[in-house]
Amino acid sequence: MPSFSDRLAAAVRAKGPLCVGIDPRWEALPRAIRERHRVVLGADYQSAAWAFAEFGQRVLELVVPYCGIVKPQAAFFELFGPPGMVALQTLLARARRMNLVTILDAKRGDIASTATAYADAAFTGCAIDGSTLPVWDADALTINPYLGRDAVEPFLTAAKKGDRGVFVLVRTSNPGAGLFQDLVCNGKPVYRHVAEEVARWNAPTRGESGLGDVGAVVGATHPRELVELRAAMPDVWLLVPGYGAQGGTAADVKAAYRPDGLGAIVNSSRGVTFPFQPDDRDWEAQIVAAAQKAQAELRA
Ligand SMILES: O=C(O)c1cc(=O)[nH]c(=O)n1[C@@H]1O[C@H](COP(=O)(O)O)[C@@H](O)[C@H]1O
Repeated sequence: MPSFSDRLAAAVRAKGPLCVGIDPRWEALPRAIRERHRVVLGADYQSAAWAFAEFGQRVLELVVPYCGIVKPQAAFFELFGPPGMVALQTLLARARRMNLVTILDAKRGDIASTATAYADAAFTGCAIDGSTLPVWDADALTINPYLGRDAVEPFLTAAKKGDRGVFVLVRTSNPGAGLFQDLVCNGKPVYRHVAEEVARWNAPTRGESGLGDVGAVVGATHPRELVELRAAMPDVWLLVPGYGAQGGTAADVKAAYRPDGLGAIVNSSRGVTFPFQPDDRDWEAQIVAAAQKAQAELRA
């Protein structure tokens, strides 16, 4: 199997840098789907989770001509407990069968011994008597580096073993990102220290495209830092969220690409998957139009 970074490069070459985030919200679902899966609370969230699975799979079918990468956000599925996790697993499996590169957005991070379990869950599954049964089987996972190098290493090891990738939070898209990330120590902001560490972790993993399997998350909402971080991590894939619903524009993310057009994938979740009102009968056409527009804008 080609390395994660080479699979990502192939996806971007084929369909451009758009990554569609799957972040389903019950109240925002098309009314027809909500009614098909009427929720009778008191037992569990089974029917609500089916609604997420149906919506998510339909979104995959609608956006696949326009993007080669999808990023389900685990939180929205966890909200429905075990049935929600089954819906997430179903969606990831479906995306894989459609040859989409999958990024599980769960922002994991813990002491090394626990991080190993998170990493195995994300990628290859638990080894029992020499064999493994994959759980999420994602191509990549988002991780939080706050606990330090030893806590990140299990993710790097597991990714290497399974030809997978990680995206490390470097400069996040939220308005309060600077509270810790901009603190200056040893002459530079914390996010620059993280970026330099990411570049080091990434260097030995570089594939044919020259890019590696250890990526960085850098928000579209901070264009100045995006320019700075592209230069600081020339061989690192950037996952750029914040385009669309959070206000980032195609012009803001331009600096994230390398001259060869690779090096960045740009996520849009609500902007592509919820451009409609729940009562709109043409919700599918609206998703197609939003995906088409995002692909064209980002490719241009
Ligand atoms: O790691 C992420 O994907 C992420 C990092 C970040 O800095 N900001 C950010 O918005 N995200 C995720 O990207 C998605 C953005 O969703 P929209 O704002 O709806 O496009 C959500 O799933 C967030 O959890």
